[in-house]
Amino acid sequence: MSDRLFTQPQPADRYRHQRDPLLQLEKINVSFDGFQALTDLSLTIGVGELRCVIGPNGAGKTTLMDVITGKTRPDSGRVLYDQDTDLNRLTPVQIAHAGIGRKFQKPTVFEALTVFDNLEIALKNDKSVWACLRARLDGEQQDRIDEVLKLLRLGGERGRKAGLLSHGQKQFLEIGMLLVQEPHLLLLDEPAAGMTDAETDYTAELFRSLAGKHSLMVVEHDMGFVETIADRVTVLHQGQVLAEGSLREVQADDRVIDVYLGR
Ligand SMILES: Nc1ncnc2c1ncn2[C@@H]1O[C@H](COP(=O)(O)OP(=O)(O)OP(=O)(O)O)[C@@H](O)[C@H]1O
Repeated sequence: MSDRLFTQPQPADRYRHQRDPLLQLEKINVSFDGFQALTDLSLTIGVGELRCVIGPNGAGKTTLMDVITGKTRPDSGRVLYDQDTDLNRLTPVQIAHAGIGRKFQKPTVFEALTVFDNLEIALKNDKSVWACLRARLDGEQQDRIDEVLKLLRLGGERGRKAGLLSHGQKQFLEIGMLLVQEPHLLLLDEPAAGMTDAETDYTAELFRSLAGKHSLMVVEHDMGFVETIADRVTVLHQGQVLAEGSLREVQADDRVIDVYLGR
């Protein structure tokens, strides 16, 4: 196993198996006023892996992301990042600075600012909005924003107010706001929700190209989308891992069929 994984991103390989872990959740328990939302949940995401997490409503998918980002503290269990960083000891801001970026289902961009300004603020995320806009970008930062604009097909929209973008373009912009920060792990909650078919196809292509360079955890209900992107799928049910494997494997699992068909 390598010492520090971040210096050794693995090449994209659609059929790779999980190798070195980037994120390890060990026996996580979370309860809300006596209601057990996660129970002994263990999950490992490998470096460069693209993992999809599926499960019926209330299965614990959002709570899982909340635990990883420090929004919710588990009652017990460990969350290890890059093998030796205990995320339970870090604040949400420290976790973000450690390279974990999260995109919520609903796009949250600064609507009154331009696409470029949104990316600029995200890139200098440790200052206030106005301090960010006053501080000058260096050449490297400028290049990074240009690269992300191109990748997300927003080059023609750079000077446009973000509020005037389509829903799908806002989703892309928010993904861009994560990418300019060069995260190691991206947590994406239903990224294709509300997108057109063409935008969904491009999102799938984009995620495939990001895997390998970044690790991705994608929570998604759209099975067609999951089928296009996933290496491995984790099925959550009632706060526990019900099954894990390729989409084909988990779809053939009787326990998964029971949960989805409500038998
Ligand atoms: N702050 C909270 N207080 C009380 N119960 C909560 C809280 N957050 C989540 N829960 C409960 O924990 C369970 C898991 O919720 P969670 O939102 O993680 O599920 P989910 O898989 O993301 O569902 P969905 O697909 O509907 O978004 C649900 O039964 C939910 O009602």
